[in-house]
Amino acid sequence: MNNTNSRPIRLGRISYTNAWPVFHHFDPTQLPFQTEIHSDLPATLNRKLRAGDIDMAAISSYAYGISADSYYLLPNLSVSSFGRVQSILLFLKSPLEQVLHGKIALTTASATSVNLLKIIMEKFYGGKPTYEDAEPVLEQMLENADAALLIGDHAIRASWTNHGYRVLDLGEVWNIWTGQWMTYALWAVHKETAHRYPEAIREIYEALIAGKSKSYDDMEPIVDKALRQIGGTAAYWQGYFGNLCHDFGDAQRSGLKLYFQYAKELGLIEGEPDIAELPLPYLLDNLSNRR
Ligand SMILES: C=C(O[C@@H]1C=C(C(=O)O)C=C[C@H]1O)C(=O)O
Repeated sequence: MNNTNSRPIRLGRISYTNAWPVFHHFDPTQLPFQTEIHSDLPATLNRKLRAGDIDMAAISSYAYGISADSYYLLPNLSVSSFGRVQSILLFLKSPLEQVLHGKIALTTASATSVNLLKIIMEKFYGGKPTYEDAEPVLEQMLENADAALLIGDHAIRASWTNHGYRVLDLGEVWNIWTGQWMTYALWAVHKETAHRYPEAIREIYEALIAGKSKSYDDMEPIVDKALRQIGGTAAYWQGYFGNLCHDFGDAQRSGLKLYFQYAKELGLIEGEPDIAELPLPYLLDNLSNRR
């Protein structure tokens, strides 16, 4: 155990419900060292991790892709779906044919999904829309645009309003065109932090994995919390969490590689990043040192 960290380990948690199955049971006050928790939207966490303002966070998979050299991934953690995701939604005010060459308002909360949308619009549908960043408020976004992209709880709440727009679920469109999983978020740690505080990183990692496992044993407390904090019905949340996957294995990796390949083809990313996990021997070594 490392009680001699010279400063708190700074951790980022995605504030949207999609990450709750990993974070709900994670209690940093139980760790034998100091932590500092940053609960933010994905785009903010992407920025803070990049800037070195935090050490480890759940971030957009796209943000991992553009900085993969500086980070290790925490094994077997992600936010992914095979098909419908229900919280990455394009709301169409105009017919799709018009949207393809029109203007799309993009939520400022996202990185993976805005690039997924570009892949879908340009590579799959052969369009060339213009894009404009916007605060995630549906009616405002659509005042000046043909369509609007929302993610996370903003998308969920908007999908419950009686808006009358046609809605595309980007997880579903990706899956129909590729037959693959889509991974939206990954857990990344700065390589430097991992080398400097291996014990602390291992303990955090174990706590996250244990928390995820507890959630998957019983999703009820998370469904209840979502009902209280966001609204909706228990059936909605059971379906929502049931469609998400928080593992990261060969199937999810293969979908993510394809996403990076397409992003590179469209010039959205420079090279195809290595998907490099925190080496297992690193974890095992530190585990055996402790015993
Ligand atoms: C499933 C979702 O995935 C999120 C989408 C992200 C993005 O588009 O950059 C980042 C983190 C994920 O938590 C969601 O927004 O609902």
